[in-house]
Formats: sequence, structure tokens, C-alpha cells
Amino acid sequence: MEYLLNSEEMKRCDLTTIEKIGMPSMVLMERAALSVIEELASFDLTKVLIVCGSGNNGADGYAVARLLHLQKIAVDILFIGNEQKRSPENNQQKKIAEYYGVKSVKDIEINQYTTIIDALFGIGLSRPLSGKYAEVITKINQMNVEVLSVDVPSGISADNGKVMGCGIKATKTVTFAFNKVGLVLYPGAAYAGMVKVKDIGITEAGFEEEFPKVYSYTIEDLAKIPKRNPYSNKGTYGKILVIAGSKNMSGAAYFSAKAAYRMGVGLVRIVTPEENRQIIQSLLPEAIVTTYQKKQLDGDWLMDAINWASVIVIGPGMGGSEEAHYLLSKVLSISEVPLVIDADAINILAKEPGLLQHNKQNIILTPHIGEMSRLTDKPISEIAENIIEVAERFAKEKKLTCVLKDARTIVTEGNRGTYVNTSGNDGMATGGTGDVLTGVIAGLLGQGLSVVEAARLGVYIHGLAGDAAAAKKGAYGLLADDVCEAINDVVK
Ligand SMILES: NC(=O)C1=CN([C@@H]2O[C@H](COP(=O)(O)OP(=O)(O)OC[C@H]3O[C@@H](n4cnc5c(N)ncnc54)[C@H](OP(=O)(O)O)[C@@H]3O)[C@@H](O)[C@H]2O)[C@@H](O)CC1
Ligand SMILES: [K+]
Repeated sequence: MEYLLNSEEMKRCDLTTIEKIGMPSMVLMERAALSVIEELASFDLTKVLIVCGSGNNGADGYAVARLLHLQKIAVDILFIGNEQKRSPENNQQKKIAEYYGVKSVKDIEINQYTTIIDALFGIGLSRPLSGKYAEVITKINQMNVEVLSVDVPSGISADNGKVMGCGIKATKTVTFAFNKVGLVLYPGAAYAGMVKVKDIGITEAGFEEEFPKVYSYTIEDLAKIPKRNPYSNKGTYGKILVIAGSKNMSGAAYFSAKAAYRMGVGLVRIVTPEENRQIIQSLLPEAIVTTYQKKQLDGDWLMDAINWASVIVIGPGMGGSEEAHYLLSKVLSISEVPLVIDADAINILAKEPGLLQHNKQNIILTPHIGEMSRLTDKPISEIAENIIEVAERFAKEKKLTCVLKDARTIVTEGNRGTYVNTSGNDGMATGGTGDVLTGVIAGLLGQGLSVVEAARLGVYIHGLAGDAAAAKKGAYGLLADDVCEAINDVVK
């Protein structure tokens, strides 16, 4: 697990480390500068320009300049800011750098530098950039030169990845102590380039029990996958009911069911229109298939199926027909088991929010941004820009676990910690991958994980499977089936 901090949390951690624990600010800064030097190994250091602001990010820049200069590397400093506003550390680092003879310049000469180090603004950026700051950032972005950003690319909000007027497009960002939300969410993630988190002596002790709210998973979190039991049978790992598909739309049911099997489930039953029976039985003979005819939903079969299940997936490829509506309302009113509600079932809920009045603790809703826009009546751009807040508010209001799918999928119950997913790739933006995700989550629910844990881990594993598939086949032609097949490269 990796914490993702906002600037307020990072500042509090800095302050506790300095003032309560007693680690001197200049010691932390020296380690920060040394960690930047380490990460410069792959850059062309024939001639380096360090652009410094007036805060402590700029102070880091002066320290890096001095360390490079003492290694006999040609380095210039360009200060952009207000002399009167220099922080105490900035003044001190400037004085030390000048003592050793580091050269300052007044402007950037194009084509002179092989590397630029961006130490204009870090976590102290507090408003949009304009004037001389915007001019220098635009100029750097136009130069054909590698850029290392110190802590955060200048102009990017560490809180949410938004571009504050304009932002440095870095090759690499060396960030200190902990990763930041704004380096993981887009567009910040794209501006940051490769992100390296470096230890500079600030630890979790600096949180003083008030832990950061947002986090992501790392490969160690795969240990959360439930262990297999040697005395098990096929019912031990869950009985998954997949209510999916509509006339001549069988793929979604297939992907969901197959992904649940790949995730380790022993029994999957698909409820789908009669027209899909043959194709599903030939594609996935392992599945139990229960079919219904148009306008013939009465009878005990549906109750039997709902009562049989330990987990229900509803929605993929289901369409918005009368039958789909009936199935969703029945499941919502009768079922007591964990539910994964996706795709067309979400669109039905958007039209009829009353269906979601419930007292259950066990619903996972998996909208993508377009579906969330329909659910909340908010424009897509507003959701994309405030993805964490929108997901949290929705989950809290509707009392469920929200999986808001985007390049960085968010998983949240609304009030406790919020998960931001970092696995996966753009090749996965293709039909059917969402159905695979519902199957993976259902598979984990079937094996006994809590609702929110199954959602988080499911999203993480799904992304890793996409990465494994892209590593084999490339991202361009990736198919949902490739992602499904690659689940077992991740879950061995
Ligand atoms: N000892 C430590 O604490 C450690 C700190 N470390 C380093 O310090 C960094 C944080 O330093 P920081 O807090 O000084 O903030 P920083 O990002 O330099 O910017 C603040 C300055 O920018 C200004 N400003 C803001 N927005 C602006 C705008 N739009 N346009 C113009 N000006 C604007 C703001 O001015 P003001 O808002 O007051 O007008 C202020 O002068 C952190 O990222 C890490 O690199 C590490 O070395 C580890 C140890
Ligand atoms: K910076």
C-alpha cells in the first residue's frame, strides 16, 4: 500500500518532523538534494540549468546546484520570483551556493542546456500561475530538453493533479518522502513523467496517527487474495449469479462469468435471454445457464437463482428493456448477498433513482464517468476534474461502495480512506473490459473478501491483468479476452 498525500498532509508531516521530532530542515533539504542527484544519473549533464523559485522548492534547487557544481558539472541558476519573499532556507541555500561560486543567469538561452531542473514551485503552489512564471514554463516546455522536476512539476497542484494556469512537462519527477495525489491523477500524472519517491528521513511518524486519506495498492497487496483451502469443493469459493446480456448480446455475460472463474470461483450461473443460450454454452461450457423468454419472467426460477447465489452481478450488456428493469428491481428488493451493479443496470438506476433506496450494506456500483454523469446530472468534465470528491459524495449519499472508472479508477465508501488505482493502461479502453472487472470483483467477493476490499483489490488485479496482457500483445489491439486470460498471470 502506498499513501498518496495532498499538500496539506505533506506540510503537516514536514512540520512535525522538523518541529516535534527535531530533524533540522536543512538536513532534510540536503537529503532531498542528494536524492535528486541520484536520479540525475540517466540525464545528459553536459550543461544544466536550475530554475529556482523563492520558497523551499527553490531552496532545494540551490542545494542541487551547489552539489552538481562541486562535482565539476557546468550548472547555471535562474531565479524567478520576488527577492523579498525568499524563505529563510532559500536565503541560506542561495548564500552557500554563491560562496562556492555557482553562476546565476538572468534568462534562459535556448539551445544552451542539456538538462533543466525545475525547482520553481513544489507543494507550496497556492494559486494559478501567470506573468513571468507562465512565460518561463512555456519556454521550457518548448525546448527540446530533458526536465527533472523537484518534488512536483511546477504549476501542477499536488492536491489533485490540476494544471494551475500552466505546468512543467517533466521527464521525471523526484518527489520526497511520499507520493502525492496530484502526481497520480491526470493530467498531473502525464506532466510528471516517471515518478520516483525518495526517502529523505521523513517517515510515517510525521503523521502522528492522523493518516493520509488517499492511497493506492502495490504488488505486496496481492497477499490480500484469499488463500485456497485444501479441503475445498467447488461451492467453497462462491456461487456467482451473473444476470447479463440481452437478445443477441452475449459477450458481456461471457466476459463477466469467465473472469469470475479465472479469479478462482467454483460455480457461475448466467441468467440471460433464451437467444444467448447456445452461444454461451459453447463459449463457456463450465457455466450453468438459465434463460428466460421475453415477457416471461414469472415463476420460481428467478427466486431460486437469487437464493442460490452468494454474490450477484447484474447489468453487463443487459439493455434497458422491461425485462432488464424487472430483473434489477427484483434483485434489489429480494437479494441479501453482495451485489455488483454495472453498465445497463446503472443506466436504469439513473432513470429511476428510487430503486436505489435500500438498507443494504453490500452494494458495489461500477459506473464509468459517462454513467456517473447520468447518475448525478453533472457534466463529464466536472466529474473528471473532481473525480475523488464526486465518487466520495456519491458513495456517502447512496450508502454503497462506488467504483468510479477512469484512467485512475477510484474506489470509496465515502467516509473512510479512498483508493486510487494505479495499475492498468490505455489499451484497456476497449469494449468488454468493464465486464471482466465485474467478474473479478465478484470472484473476490465469492471468496469472502469484504465488499470494499473486493472492489479495491479487484480493480487493482484487473489493471495488472491489463498490464500483463499489454506486455505480451501491446496496448493497441488489446481485447477484453486478453485481459481475462491474463488474470492468471497475476493470480497464480
Ligand atoms: N524543510 C522543509 O519543509 C522541506 C521542504 N522541501 C521542499 O520544499 C517545498 C515546499 O516549500 P514551500 O512550502 O516553501 O513551497 P514552494 O512550493 O517552494 O512555494 C512557495 C512559494 O511560492 C509562492 N507561490 C505559490 N503560488 C504562487 C503563484 N501562483 N504565483 C507566484 N508565487 C506563488 C509562495 O508565495 P506566496 O503564496 O506567499 O505569495 C511562496 O513564496 C517542497 O515541495 C519541497 O520541494 C524539501 O526540501 C523537504 C524539506
Ligand atoms: K518543482
